[in-house]
Amino acid sequence: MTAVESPPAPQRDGVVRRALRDPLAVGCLVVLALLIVASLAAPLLTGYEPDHSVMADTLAPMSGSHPLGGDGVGRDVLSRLLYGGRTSLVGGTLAVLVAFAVGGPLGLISGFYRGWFDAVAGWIVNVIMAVPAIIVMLVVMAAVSQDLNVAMVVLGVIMAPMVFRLIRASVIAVREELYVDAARVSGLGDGRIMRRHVLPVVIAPSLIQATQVFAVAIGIQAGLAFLGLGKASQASWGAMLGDAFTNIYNAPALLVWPGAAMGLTILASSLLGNAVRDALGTAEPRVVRRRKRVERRAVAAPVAEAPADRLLTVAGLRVGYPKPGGDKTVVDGVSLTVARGEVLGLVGESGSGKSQTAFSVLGLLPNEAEVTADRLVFDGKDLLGLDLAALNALRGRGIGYIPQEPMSNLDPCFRIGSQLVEPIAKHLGLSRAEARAKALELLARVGIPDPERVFRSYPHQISGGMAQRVLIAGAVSCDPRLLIADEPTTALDVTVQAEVLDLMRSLQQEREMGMILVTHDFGVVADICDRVAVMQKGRIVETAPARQIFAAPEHGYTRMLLDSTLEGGPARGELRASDKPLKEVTS
Ligand SMILES: Nc1ncnc2c1ncn2[C@@H]1O[C@H](COP(=O)(O)OP(=O)(O)OP(=O)(O)O)[C@@H](O)[C@H]1O
Repeated sequence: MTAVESPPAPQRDGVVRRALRDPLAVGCLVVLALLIVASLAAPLLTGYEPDHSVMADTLAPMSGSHPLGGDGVGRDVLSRLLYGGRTSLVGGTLAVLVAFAVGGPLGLISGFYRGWFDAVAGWIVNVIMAVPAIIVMLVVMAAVSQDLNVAMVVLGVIMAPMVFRLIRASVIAVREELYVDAARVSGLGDGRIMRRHVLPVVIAPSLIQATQVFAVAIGIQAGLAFLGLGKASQASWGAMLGDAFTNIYNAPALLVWPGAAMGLTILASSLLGNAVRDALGTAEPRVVRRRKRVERRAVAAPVAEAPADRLLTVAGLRVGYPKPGGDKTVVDGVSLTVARGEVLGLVGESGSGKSQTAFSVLGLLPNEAEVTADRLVFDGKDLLGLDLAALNALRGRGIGYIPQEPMSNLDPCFRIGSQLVEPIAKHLGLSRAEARAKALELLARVGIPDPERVFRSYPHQISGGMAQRVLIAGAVSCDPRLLIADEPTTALDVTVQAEVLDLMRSLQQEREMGMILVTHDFGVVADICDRVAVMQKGRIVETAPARQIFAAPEHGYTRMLLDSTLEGGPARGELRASDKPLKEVTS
């Protein structure tokens, strides 16, 4: 077993501290802080009201009483600059808040749930984006209110689609990650998954977007004021620019102050956003990987009595995907059973429908999947009749899941310990301290030599074999009655594979769990399975005890699979679609 490397400084700690180590970020913060303080302290820094006009001070030069001079109608330039800062900063902030208040939740819900909500939200967003923003704002200012802040609220609504699209895209990306599926399988609800796995990914791009919206808002507000819109009493940098242009030949310096203030504000906020994003360590939303997701639509037949030791009954399971040229059926009438304490191997070549079958039981198929079954009964419960909350509860406690790729199933942003503790505390109703003790106990049980250290580690700090042990610990943490393992050793190197299989077998026996082991490896079947169901092209072609499968396979396809994988067998021949069953055997 590979030892755990000594954890380097955890990456998620001290985002603020890391941002503060960046001189550019510090510079931007200082500039923004100075601008904010100066505009707030305007009454202390100047004795003039921003719209107080004295004819004698028209285009007055810089002096002790007017440090930046007077403007074209005799108002104090410093006073207008300071009070104008308030208008710009408040306006920019308003636009950002409104854009995120409208676009943020819509983007989150649309990206996470898709479906009709996504379609309707997408349509509304397209309509808003088709409307010419500047015309709307001019109309609002002419017909509704001359207040620049009202214009900024309207601008926020107009910019909400940008926020919507960004957040929706980020959520869709992370929603497809395996660790989100893993969190779902561990029984966590949508709220927790959203808070824990989705929001952290959305924050970094949102920060950049916020600074962009802020900058655009300040620019547009200045443009409106420059055109003479806005209340006469409302000092603003845009109005100062307008006045400066009127007097550009007599007093060109008047352009410098509002121009510099606007430029500095926009530059500092944009650069600060970049610095914070870099400190968060996520320049882009994390990698997008398509993956099967939860949803089911099914019509269930009445549940009939099953033998007392029967843990799982699947009958007539069909999974199809709508395609332009007609539905693609990937699971076609699969029936299987698992008894308590029994290990059923689900074997077949790649693409035969093994994972789709397993995910149907877990309720982890994409929204577009069309799933029907005559029966899907787990421990006396009709899975097809369960709502999402009941399914979540069942997935945590009743059915555990061990995935194929351990690393992708752990959220890189969280320590191993916290990823184990949360489902344990939730499902077993334990305090965090009790859940922690249980998680450490489990880490020791799955053969991790230094549980405390792994508990504190991030996924990138442990090896693949260790990550798979962690996931096995997670899968059995709430004492499930059924364990579904989808090619649990495929991503591991050969030496670790045997250890992980041994571990799974001993845990299965110790806890008398039923198990479905999805694999294409007959070596794994021989090691661990009691019974085997062989799948070909979405159908089960043979089900028999493992010994019988090896000693006397009845189906031509099973023999071909065995020939192609067993040592000393003949060279692998091509698998033909037309291979007819010699005899179909069902359990
Ligand atoms: N979202 C989807 N849309 C359309 N077809 C899909 C989708 N997901 C899976 N399939 C198809 O379903 C079939 C069965 O896939 P499945 O993953 O169950 O195979 P498998 O036997 O587990 O293979 P492997 O061992 O490679 O994982 C494949 O042909 C696959 O292309």
